Amino acid sequence: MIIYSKAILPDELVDFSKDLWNKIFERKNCFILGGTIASIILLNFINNWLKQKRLFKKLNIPGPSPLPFIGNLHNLVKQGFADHDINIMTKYGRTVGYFEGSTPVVLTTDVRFIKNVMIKDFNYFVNRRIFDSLLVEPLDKFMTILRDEEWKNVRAIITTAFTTGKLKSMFKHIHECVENLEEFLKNLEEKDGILDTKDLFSCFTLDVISSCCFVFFPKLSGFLSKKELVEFFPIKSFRFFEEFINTVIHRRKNKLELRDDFIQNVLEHEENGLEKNTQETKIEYKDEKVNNKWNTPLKKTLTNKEILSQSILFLLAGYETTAQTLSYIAYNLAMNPNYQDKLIQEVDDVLDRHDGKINYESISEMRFMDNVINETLRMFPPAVRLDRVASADYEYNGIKILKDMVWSVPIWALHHDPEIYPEPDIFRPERFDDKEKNLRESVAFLPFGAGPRNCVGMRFALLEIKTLLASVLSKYSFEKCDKTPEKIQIDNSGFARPTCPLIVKVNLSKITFSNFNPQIFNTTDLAYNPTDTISQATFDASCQLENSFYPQSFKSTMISNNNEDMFCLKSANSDTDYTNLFRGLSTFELDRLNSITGVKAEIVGLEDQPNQMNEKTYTDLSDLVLEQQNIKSDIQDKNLKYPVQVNPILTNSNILNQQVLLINDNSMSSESSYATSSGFSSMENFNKPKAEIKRLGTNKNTPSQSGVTEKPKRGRKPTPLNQDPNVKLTKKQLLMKNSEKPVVCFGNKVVEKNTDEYTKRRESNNEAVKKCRQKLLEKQKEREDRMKKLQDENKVLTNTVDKLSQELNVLKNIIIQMSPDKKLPAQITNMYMEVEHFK
Ligand code: HEM
Repeated sequence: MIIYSKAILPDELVDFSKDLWNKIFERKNCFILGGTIASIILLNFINNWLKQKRLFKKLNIPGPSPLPFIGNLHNLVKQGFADHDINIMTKYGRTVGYFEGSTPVVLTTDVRFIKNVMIKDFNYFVNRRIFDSLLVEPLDKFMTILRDEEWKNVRAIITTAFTTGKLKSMFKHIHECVENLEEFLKNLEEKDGILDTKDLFSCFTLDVISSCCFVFFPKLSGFLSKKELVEFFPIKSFRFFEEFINTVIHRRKNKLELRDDFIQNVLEHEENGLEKNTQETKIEYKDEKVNNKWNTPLKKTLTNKEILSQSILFLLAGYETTAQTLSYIAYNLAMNPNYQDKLIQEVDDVLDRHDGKINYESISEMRFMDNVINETLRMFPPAVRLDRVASADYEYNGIKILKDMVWSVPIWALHHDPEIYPEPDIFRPERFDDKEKNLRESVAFLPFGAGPRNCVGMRFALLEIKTLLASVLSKYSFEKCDKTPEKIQIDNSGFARPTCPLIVKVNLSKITFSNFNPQIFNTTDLAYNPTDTISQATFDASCQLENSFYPQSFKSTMISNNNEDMFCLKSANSDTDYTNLFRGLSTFELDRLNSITGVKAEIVGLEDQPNQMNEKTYTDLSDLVLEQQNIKSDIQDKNLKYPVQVNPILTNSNILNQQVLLINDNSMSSESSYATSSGFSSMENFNKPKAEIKRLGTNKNTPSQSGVTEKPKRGRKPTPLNQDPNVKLTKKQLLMKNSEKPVVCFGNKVVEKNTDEYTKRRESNNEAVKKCRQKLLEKQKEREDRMKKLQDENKVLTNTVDKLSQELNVLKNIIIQMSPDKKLPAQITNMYMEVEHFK
């Protein structure tokens, strides 16, 4: 064709046609090439997909069929880790294979398989899965993602910072942070004790971890949030910590400061050398196949960069996990008051044995607390999954795991497996009693992982949780409130975060409930000094009152017994004799009674002057105290047998709570005077000394509870002993019961009457009451002053408004005069109406 064209066409035309043909030919080539590549990719992709589909069959692992590109990710995204794992295990069995994109993952809840991989054959599974996004400074040196030799070195050194001795030395920092918490709790008074648990516990855990890592930084959480650094530690906060920690390391290395904390421990390790390593730091690797490269000796030191990375890691790993666990514990206790009672009882008993001291030793004795924590971690493990990567081909029971394959334990699914934990959604701490626990494999409970790569901060976290719980529960308790969610759902983050805030109410009544709960009392113990207005005993009485029965309506009478200085409230309900039920109840308890039962108890005149009702409402405890003192002098002056006195219920429970707090700040507790239900049948009995009477409760002699609605229990309330024959009397209760001499209970102490200690404690109580009274009067005065100031300001404002409105009237008239239709324009009318409305 070219020859032909040469003969008949001009040269330019021939060149042009040549070009055209070449171009067409080139493009054709491109198409062919492109098509070939696409076919190869497609074939490769189909091949891979078919391989994927066949992979788990080959390895003898059941599982769902993967989709091209995404594998089975769509299910994971749609359902979230927790539900996905439960669903997939229910459908395919205890060991399942599935694909996250093109990555094959083996999931298992087979406890034997778990034990083999994580403990016995750990050397095949040393490393975790690493995502590329984590390979930036300082994240790339986090112990969680270090591999093989490098991990082994860092772990061996870090472990030395968490030995028992080191934990004991760090305890004081934890305790310091617990004390700081008190302030936060005090602020809760304004919110009626309503607490978003995350607020409280995340501040606490951040302060603890920073304090134990590098420096005591009270309110670090507040500081960071002000500087906008807390948002899941963005890179700018890493920089902040980098500079900060580097300074700390420099100061420590140059001996400019010394402190019992993590950084100090790591640096000391460096100085002391490896010979001081404890048994705990030794990690043994037996298998030669994967072990030879590890025979080099351990490194002695960590670089500054490594220390920095671990410090930041600790903040991340120890902050949210622990705070979240504490939130769930508070939630579980609020929802299960019977278990909370049991725990409070344990805390009180143990602290009693340790002179009220919260320390490493006393906390280690709180075994039921361990159960509560474990059961919470079972129900809500902060890490929903953990994983390992196989470093060589591995086989267990006919199941094959290939080198580099991800092997994972769905912790949430494991902890909610009904075959291992029947009724898994129910909070039942007894599951962790030795008897039940020994029936399970240890790896059936994995909140902190297992084996040599388990959570290095586990003991630290548990110590922190226990210290906080012991401290809070020795004074307060958690309660359910309107905002407490009935059921908890977790989000899809993989960290078991609740979808709604865990809000509970903190019972701020700081009066400590003594375990004094004897079956039998001496009447002399009922002697109740009126100056000890709110006493331990009366509080106990109201607790018991809640525990037993309530009259649907009653009037109670307060009498004073001349000889005994005894105050008593008597029910005026003629059908049932509640005479002794209200003995020793202060107005505080009556107020509580009112809030619980809706029954407004009154204290009215006595039989001999039945109509003399002199009702009065107190808003301040100090008024009541003074009033009662007057009664006492009245009794003495007039030698009245039954003085007429009226002490109706205090109306402002908030004020009362504050007052109760004040009293207890002075460690006030008073003699025990107990309400009784069946010991006395008539008033005359009050004069009988040492009559044996039964405690208020639900024993056989107690009137029936019919017609009484069960009220939610309060934290500090005891389980009535005579309701449960299995409950053993505590040491103190036995002491009280068996004592031949009259004894009284001051808070947690049993003291013999008329001894020096008795006199001293009574005096200190009275002193405390006086102080409290003084403080209350001061507060009252402050309130009055503030009120007066407000009233004055109000007056000035009213005058100004009056003046302005007069001026406005004048203006209005002028405008009307000036307007052609002698009317106010609509705009001004509106303005005028607004001002009138404001007036
Ligand atoms: C309730 C609190 C905590 C929970 C539930 C928790 C849970 C876990 C879990 C499940 C693992 C993975 C274990 C495995 O793969 O076998 C882990 C690892 C780790 N945790 Fe914790 N943790 C908590 C508190 C802490 C604290 C307070 C610290 C630091 C002070 C910490 C530091 C670490 C570190 C460094 C690792 C990686 C260990 C390694 O790779 O060798 N954790 N944690």
